[in-house]
Amino acid sequence: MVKAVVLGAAGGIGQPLSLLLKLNEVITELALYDIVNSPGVAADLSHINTPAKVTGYLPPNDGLKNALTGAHLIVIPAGVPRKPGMTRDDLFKINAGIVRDLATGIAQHAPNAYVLVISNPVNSTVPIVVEVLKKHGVFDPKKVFGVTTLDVVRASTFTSSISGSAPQGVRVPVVGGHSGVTIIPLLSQISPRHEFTHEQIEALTKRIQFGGDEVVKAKDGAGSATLSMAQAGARFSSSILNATVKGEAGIVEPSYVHLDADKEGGSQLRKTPSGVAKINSLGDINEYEKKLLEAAIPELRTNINKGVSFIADGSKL
Ligand SMILES: NC(=O)C1=CN([C@@H]2O[C@H](COP(=O)(O)OP(=O)(O)OC[C@H]3O[C@@H](n4cnc5c(N)ncnc54)[C@H](O)[C@@H]3O)[C@@H](O)[C@H]2O)C=CC1
Ligand SMILES: O=C([O-])CC(=O)C(=O)O
Repeated sequence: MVKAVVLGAAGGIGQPLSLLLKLNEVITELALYDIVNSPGVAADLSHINTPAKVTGYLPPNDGLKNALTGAHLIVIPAGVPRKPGMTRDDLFKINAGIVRDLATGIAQHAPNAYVLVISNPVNSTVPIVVEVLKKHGVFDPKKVFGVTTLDVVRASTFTSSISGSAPQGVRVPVVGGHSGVTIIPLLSQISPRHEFTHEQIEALTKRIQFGGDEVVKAKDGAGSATLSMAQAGARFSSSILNATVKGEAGIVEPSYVHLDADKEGGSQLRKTPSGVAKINSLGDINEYEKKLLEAAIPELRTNINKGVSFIADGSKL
């Protein structure tokens, strides 16, 4: 039995993500939870002829508990998205409480699950999940992930749009967090190797760091990236399942994790059945990338402290 759970399953990300998870044949049970519409989404997906049995839950009648119980993997896209003019940090006011409450449910009903956090601001919502799990004595740093895969996906697409290479074949490590300057593309490590001018590197770096803004602007008040995020979330989920269920070795995915996941530190992950097996080092980064790192650290620290303080300063648990 492999149970996957989507919290926020009726939303712009939640629905296509649930569809893509329903197509993943490793999953045998798919539980969809939201404060609205999740039974309808579940009924719809349940007609697709893949193995996963799909169930939908709303808050009444222990909905969250029933959705979470027995979970192997939990993905969280619950919460409000940005509108033009907002930063991801502006979402903290609403989403911090939502993520805290869902994390509390996870601590109580699925303490051994892999937890994948999509809700923004990721730089702060991941620390919120970590602190809630710690308070309940069930935190395993190898099992909590901030999903930054959309940055990796964008990096491949934007790189190939300049070089003309096939986007599926381009791998770009993107490390750090998930907002603006905390997103650090390591373009010197693109595989296969690409030669770019400094101007191209600067432009590409900016585009990857602020890719989310392009979608927010184009959607013009109707939200942020949903379909590309669903694909990215399903890809990361699939990597976790391939490592932890199928036992595939050597899977490497960038993600935003607690450094205790591997005491040696670094930032690209290598996953095994226990979750994070090793955090790879940043490798040979150049002067430009060192500057990006320097710019990212203070903002990341502020974002992390904000999440940690939110739980420490007496949010109800
Ligand atoms: N990590 C990343 O790369 C990305 C993150 N995001 C973030 O993902 C989040 C969701 O975005 P969208 O799906 O576009 O928003 P949306 O508004 O379309 O969907 C959010 C869903 O969450 C549900 N929800 C609200 N409170 C809930 C609760 N307490 N429990 C369960 N469900 C709850 C809503 O009913 C809604 O169905 C936003 O915070 C957005 O910023 C968006 C794109 C990329
Ligand atoms: O930009 C946003 O608010 C949504 C997001 O995280 C992204 O698209 O990378």
